[in-house]
Amino acid sequence: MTLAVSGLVRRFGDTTALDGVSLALGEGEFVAVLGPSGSGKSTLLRALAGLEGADAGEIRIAGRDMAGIPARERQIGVVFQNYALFRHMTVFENVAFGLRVRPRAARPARAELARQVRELLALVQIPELERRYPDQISGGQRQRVALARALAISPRLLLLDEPFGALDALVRREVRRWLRGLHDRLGLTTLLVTHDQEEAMELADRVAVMERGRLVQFDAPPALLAAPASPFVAGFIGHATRLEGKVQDGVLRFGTLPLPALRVALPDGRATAYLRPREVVALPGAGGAMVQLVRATAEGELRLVVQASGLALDAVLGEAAPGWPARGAPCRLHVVAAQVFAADGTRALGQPSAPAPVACRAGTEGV
Ligand SMILES: Nc1ncnc2c1ncn2[C@@H]1O[C@H](COP(=O)(O)OP(=O)(O)OP(=O)(O)O)[C@@H](O)[C@H]1O
Repeated sequence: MTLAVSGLVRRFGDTTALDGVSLALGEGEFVAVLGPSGSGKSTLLRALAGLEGADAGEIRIAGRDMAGIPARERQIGVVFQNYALFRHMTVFENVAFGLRVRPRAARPARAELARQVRELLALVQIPELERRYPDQISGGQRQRVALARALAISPRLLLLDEPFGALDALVRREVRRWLRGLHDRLGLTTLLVTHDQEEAMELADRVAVMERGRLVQFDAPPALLAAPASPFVAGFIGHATRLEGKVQDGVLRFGTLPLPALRVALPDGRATAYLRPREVVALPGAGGAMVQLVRATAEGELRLVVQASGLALDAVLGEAAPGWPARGAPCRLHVVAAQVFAADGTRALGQPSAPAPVACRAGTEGV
């Protein structure tokens, strides 16, 4: 089922929650809407679901204009962060509710309803839980019940608003991979609202980045990283550090910061560079910087925070050496690449003049 939104505007008093949002989803696509708090993600999803009106713009689902079509007639499955399961109803009854709210003509008779509920519970892999109440099952299982209930109306379009918010990191990862598989298997079109970059980048075919009510970039994850459309996207995606510099004769320098100059195809003048943690490599030895913190990531890699001219920079380890890295140890920095924006917003890739040392992928053993 295709979804096409054009020029959607939603105001709340002085706040413009949606400021002319246009986007189109193809059949079977999985799209994540990513943005900071208050950027309009939930408002967009609620408008699509028919739970929120719009001041201007158009929403088309499978080519049909949704103006004036109430939520229950849109054939959209919706799952919110808090799942909103009915606590006094069993898992079976919660899912059956999804079938009972269907328009009268599509409502199944009793025996058929029970069959369909069991089929849905099997689909979300919790057939054994039908007699339990929501507070007798885990968060991940509640999430599956909410999804089964949303799928009960046989939606072709699924809208998910921070559906993994209440789950711990491990369960969250497992449930989201499973959800992506389900999306593919059922041939759904899915729009997922999240503020979790990792989630968006891992799950989605394309990511819609929102900033203050506007859709600022809509691209596949690799394109967002390789060609951010604006300084905001460059800073937001990949937790980049923002540094001011000056370009002269195609060379970007960072003033007193102990960072090597970068070659960049931009005109002379001020420029802003965005450096992701993986793009700054720390090597042992005097070089104007110092290791402030050594930490291990959940994936078992080491990450550093280095101090350079009063600035704290995220970096990766460039070399494994005895006693290195240690807190307080001197180090020198190498930059692998950086997204650089001129004052007029033109973007170019900053690259080192000397070849980059390969970032050491040493694990945490032996530290
Ligand atoms: N019912 C409402 N009344 C007034 N203002 C609202 C209402 N709903 C949303 N807003 C405002 O609209 C803006 C966008 O809100 P929205 O909930 O869509 O953001 P969001 O990106 O989903 O944020 P979060 O990640 O924090 O959930 C915010 O400034 C918010 O305060």
